[in-house]
Amino acid sequence: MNKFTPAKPAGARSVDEITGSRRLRRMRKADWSRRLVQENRLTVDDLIWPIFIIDGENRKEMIPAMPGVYRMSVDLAVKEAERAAKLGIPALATFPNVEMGLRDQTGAHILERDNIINRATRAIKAAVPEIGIITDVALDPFTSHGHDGILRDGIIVNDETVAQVAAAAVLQAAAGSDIIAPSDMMDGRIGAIRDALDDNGFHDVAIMSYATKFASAFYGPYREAIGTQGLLKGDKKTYYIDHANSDEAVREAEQDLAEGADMLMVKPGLPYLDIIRRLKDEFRVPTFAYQVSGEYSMIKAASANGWIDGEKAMLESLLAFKRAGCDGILTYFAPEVAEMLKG
Ligand SMILES: NCC(=O)CCC(=O)O
Ligand SMILES: [Mg+2]
Repeated sequence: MNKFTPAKPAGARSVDEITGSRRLRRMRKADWSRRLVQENRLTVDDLIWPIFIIDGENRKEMIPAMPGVYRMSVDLAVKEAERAAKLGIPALATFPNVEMGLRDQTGAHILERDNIINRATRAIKAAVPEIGIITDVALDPFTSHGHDGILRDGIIVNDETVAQVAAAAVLQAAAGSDIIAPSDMMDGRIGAIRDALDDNGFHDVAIMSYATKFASAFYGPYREAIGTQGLLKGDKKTYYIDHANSDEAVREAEQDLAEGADMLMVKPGLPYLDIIRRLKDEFRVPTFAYQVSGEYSMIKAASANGWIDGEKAMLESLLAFKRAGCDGILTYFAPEVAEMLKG
């Protein structure tokens, strides 16, 4: 068979003529040159590790939808906090799986001084004072219906929820929380939390707003982790942002900053890199992404099936957040990636 020789019409330009000799591959030619021009880097300082807390002692439960992630009793969470601090992870974010008997229509248990979240904060702060603690004040782990607000006649009532969330934030600060991170998306909660913290002398407790939390299918495994998946009826579209919207996300972030948020968060993460970039460009404040449970589990599942290289996909996804403008990432991969970065 004759080899096919593509026709080169007379007068065709050479590649150097086409590119003007600007060859971008020049700096990609070797590992050393790629390292030299690398624009963004992931470090352990970028990581926030979300952990799940349960009652009891020496208890560790698998979460089937999140391979490698566990619910832990407070004593084991303290050990994990020690490990995280040794790895250099700056902060933990704690989420409770509250006993069913303690959940009710209004999520009143969030107002118990000694609920599991506050006990975990106290224990971790006592043992590992050098690690930052971020607590969520949303009601969903505490309500019998799994919604983030107080439910009356089929409506999530905004203002009553805000008052309860602000009161809970004060208890969390009193327990030692460094950053209050409300994830409920009620209107006015940032300002109400800031006022409540200041009125109680917690001027140094910061607020990381889940400013743009989208109504998303990617939270599925988390709902198994905190035990709300069987409880939740309907959806959260009356308070989370429609995932079709981007200008609305900017307005939410602007509002939360005006109310006193110190930091912004975008959630979920990877499908929302455009939002991260918009917020960073627009406001230039510390901006975080939450790489949520579904994002974690997709990488783990595809990797377990041999369809992708899990480690590489993990690192690529985390670096993508940095490129998009994030100052840090809440990720269930935190200890795994910290070990890798250290090694
Ligand atoms: N308030 C915290 C979350 O909703 C986390 C969601 C997830 O990881 O899917
Ligand atoms: Mg808002």
